[in-house]
Amino acid sequence: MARAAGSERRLLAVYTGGTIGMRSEDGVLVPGRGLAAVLKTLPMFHDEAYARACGLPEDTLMLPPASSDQRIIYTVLECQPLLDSSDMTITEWVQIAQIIERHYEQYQGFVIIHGTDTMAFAASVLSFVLENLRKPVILTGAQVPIHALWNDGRDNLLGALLMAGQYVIPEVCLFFQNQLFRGNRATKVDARKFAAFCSPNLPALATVGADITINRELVRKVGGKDPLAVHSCMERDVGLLRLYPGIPASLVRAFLQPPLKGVVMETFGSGNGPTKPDLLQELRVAAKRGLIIVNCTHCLQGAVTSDYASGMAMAGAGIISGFDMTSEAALAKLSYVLGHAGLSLEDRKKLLVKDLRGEMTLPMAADRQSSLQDSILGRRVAWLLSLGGSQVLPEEADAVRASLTPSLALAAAHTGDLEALQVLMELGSDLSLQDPIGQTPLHLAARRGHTGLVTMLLRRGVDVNSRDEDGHSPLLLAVRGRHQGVIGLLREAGACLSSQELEDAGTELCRLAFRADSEGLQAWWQAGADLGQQGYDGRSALHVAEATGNLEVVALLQRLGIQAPGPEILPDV
Ligand SMILES: NC(=O)C[C@H](N)C(=O)O
Repeated sequence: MARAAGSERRLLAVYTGGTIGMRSEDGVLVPGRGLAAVLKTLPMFHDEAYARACGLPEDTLMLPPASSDQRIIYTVLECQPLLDSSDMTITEWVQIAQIIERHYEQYQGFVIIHGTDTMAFAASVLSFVLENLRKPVILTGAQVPIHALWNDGRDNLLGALLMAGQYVIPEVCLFFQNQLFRGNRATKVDARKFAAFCSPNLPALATVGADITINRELVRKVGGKDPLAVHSCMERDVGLLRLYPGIPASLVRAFLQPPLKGVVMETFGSGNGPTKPDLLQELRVAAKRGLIIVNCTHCLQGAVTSDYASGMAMAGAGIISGFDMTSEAALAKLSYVLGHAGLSLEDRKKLLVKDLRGEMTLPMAADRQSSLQDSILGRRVAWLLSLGGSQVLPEEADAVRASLTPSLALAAAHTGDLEALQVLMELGSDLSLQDPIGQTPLHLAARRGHTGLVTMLLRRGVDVNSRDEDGHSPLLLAVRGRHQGVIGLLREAGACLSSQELEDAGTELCRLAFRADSEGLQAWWQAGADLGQQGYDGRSALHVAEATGNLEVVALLQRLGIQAPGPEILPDV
């Protein structure tokens, strides 16, 4: 029987060990060889008759048809030695990446069969080691060996093969119990249940039930034409330190000693830690020595924020926010960033606060996504309004317009839809009406950085200094969004920050200095803020920039005329 080449998808399954293939020896489970031979005896994993008719080589397996026009053919590559994943390290994960690199052109996708205990670490490391990935790499495994009558290995492996064979999801993923997670977002949460993993800060990329649902908008898009790059030089001298109440400074000091180059510090809640001066001093000394410390919350869900003084104390001690990264992802990212040759400490810190492989949600990203959807909606409703009027009684049309146009003006301002706003202006819409939290179209356009819209609204004479329920002006929102063009337009039209906004700026400026956010600081300066203003703890942006060694920021502040700070004020003992 001939095979139509176009209807085949070829996969490589790399078997590294783990419970899925384990056998019992002396009452304990140990990795077991010959997984491919086991799979060959299971009809759900191998269509023996069809494979023979096609003349497939002995080491090649073929799934029964998943759809009428497609066949998934796969080869199992068994690693030597097979390991319980508790014995896996960066070295083995880099070797897996190198196997993928060697076979990259031959196969359309890769499945990594791995133990579950360190699978989230493995997936995180692979996501950073493999750059410009255009094919799926899916890790899977099991809580119960595949030979057992009641096991999860069969469903997991079959699901991973089907996902890798049927969909182009160009990411390192983890498939477990009917869910496909982004690998560097997943974490193991149960030692026994089949639902062993979850992805606390990002929904699953795909869910398998009677139907397969792919969350397309979450799947990373591949841009450019750069070939696959494998970053084998991962730094091994990285560590993970979990804070606990009362942790002694001496223990922290002992942990942070060389040769350690980077640490993921698991802190309380939204990134908080003890504010004991001796402990902060240890962190500060280590950070000054060039040790990179990334702050991750030990909570399963949520992100590091700068809401608390105890969190800001961590930041002031030179610790970088890991936002909503899992500790596994943060450790892998540290290892990747430190492994890059020829980067300065500053460059490494900048890379760490960037989203490199979809491993973290930056505060503005969520906003951007929803604006796209809103834009389509806004346009359609505006179009309906302008046409629909002719099919209803004129009085009714006017009443409908009068009730809908204010919210449509707000929607148009939010999405930056100039055309829609133009239509609404022609319909006589009031462009100063506020939304439930008191924001006007100018607030929304300024917040989003829509210069064209801001120009249009200012020409219509809207109030440039209107305040929302929180007392925020359009200028403040433009500053927070770092929209220099909009800030310029608003200032020209006479906008200024209120005394409350100016008073609150100090702590915000310190935060920006800590994050080496020169753009953010410049935005405040452009809006007329005093960059020498002190934060809640009496320190100024320059204090913070000096303490964290953010030299670019120090230079910027000095260029803008900010004086060198006096001695740093430490919290009282
Ligand atoms: N379920 C498993 O795979 C656990 C095993 N100890 C491993 O990680 O290799």
